[in-house]
Amino acid sequence: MTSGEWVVLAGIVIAVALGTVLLTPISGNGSGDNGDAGDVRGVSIMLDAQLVADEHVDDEDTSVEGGTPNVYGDHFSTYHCRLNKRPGSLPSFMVIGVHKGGSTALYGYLAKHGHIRPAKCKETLFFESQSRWKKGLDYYQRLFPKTNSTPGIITGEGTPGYIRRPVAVVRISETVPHAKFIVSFRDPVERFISHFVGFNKKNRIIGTCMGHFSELREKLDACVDNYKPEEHVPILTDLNGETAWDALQRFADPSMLAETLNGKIAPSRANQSTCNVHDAQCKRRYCFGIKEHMESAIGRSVYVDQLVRWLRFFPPDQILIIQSEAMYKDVPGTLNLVAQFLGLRPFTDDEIVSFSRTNTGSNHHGMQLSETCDRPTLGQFFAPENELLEAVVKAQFPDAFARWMPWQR
Ligand SMILES: Nc1ncnc2c1ncn2[C@@H]1O[C@H](COP(=O)(O)OS(=O)(=O)O)[C@@H](OP(=O)(O)O)[C@H]1O
Repeated sequence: MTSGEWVVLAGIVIAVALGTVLLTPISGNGSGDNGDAGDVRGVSIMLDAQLVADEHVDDEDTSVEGGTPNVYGDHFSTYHCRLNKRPGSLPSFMVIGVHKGGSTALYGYLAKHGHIRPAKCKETLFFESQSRWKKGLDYYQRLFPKTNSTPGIITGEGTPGYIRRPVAVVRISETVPHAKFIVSFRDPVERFISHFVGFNKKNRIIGTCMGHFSELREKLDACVDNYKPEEHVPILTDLNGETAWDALQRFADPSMLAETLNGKIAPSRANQSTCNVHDAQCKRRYCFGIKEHMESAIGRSVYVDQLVRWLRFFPPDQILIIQSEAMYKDVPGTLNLVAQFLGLRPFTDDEIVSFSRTNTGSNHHGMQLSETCDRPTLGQFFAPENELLEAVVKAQFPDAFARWMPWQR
């Protein structure tokens, strides 16, 4: 090749390279849903710079909500997510719920384990919050320490909204398909009361406990009464158009469905995508699949639909359910079970002693406030869903349920 030809060739190579740099779309967070102006590299870099300027960046975590530090000197904040300078490892585990089920305490206890490095914040909200999700995977990983260079050391987070938010399970299954998930189910009545007291104190719920309950029940009843099969459109679009009811019937493992639901759902309904108008149970499933009811103080205590949605995306072996009350009664015993599930050694005596200095996330129940709640009435309301849940976890719920460990079969 002559020197002139070399110059022409070099010019072409440079032009192609420049064009690639300027026009290559950023896969960014891999979500496929940030089709905005940030898709062109130059603009995206600008957005990143803004993003960094908006966030606190440090390697020295100054937050102290995690109580006393663990062996690494780690503190974590519950909500305040400071960023590390560099991306860390993806989480190996997540505490996914339930809201008011003791998730703060559980995450705090786990953070004391010598083989666990906590995230910058317990609740990253990454998979459930559109604005956080849009920040991308690099942002998410900067909330975690780098653990994959040290064998046996893992990290994780704890966002209790994940279990009930369909979008979260879909995104998590795409991002960390091999992670393990821990959920603590609290007696639905006690969860409701804790929710009411906490939100009432923050003026997010005004009025009495039973006043609020009646209001939510009336709205749910109206949904059930007004059910029209012809209007039964897919609600949970994240589930490819499946409703919670559809999902319940297409349980992850068909043999498990037949066995666990044990006649509670008539075979004739197997392929039914709409409810018979006389079938209150079916209509209730449908209504709890609608965001308004799913997110309400009663909806958050309805665990069966939440669990079944997760089981559509993850094998049971990746999920450990404990009962909050069982954890409160025996914290070391329960946490050792969680350690076993995560493939870690048991907690040492020193680590267990440090549990007592962990924030439990209590709202310090005002006696008067919780006394306005009528437990028998609430218990009756949650009974149908508890019964369905019993069929799935094969134990009386909440009375004789302590844990569900399908991974130990
Ligand atoms: N060890 C122990 N014993 C008894 N109760 C305990 C314990 N650890 C956590 N808790 C109770 O769990 C409730 C807070 O749950 P969460 O941390 O999941 O709340 S949140 O969803 O993060 O807001 C909150 O419940 P309420 O006090 O009823 O509001 C905590 O008191």
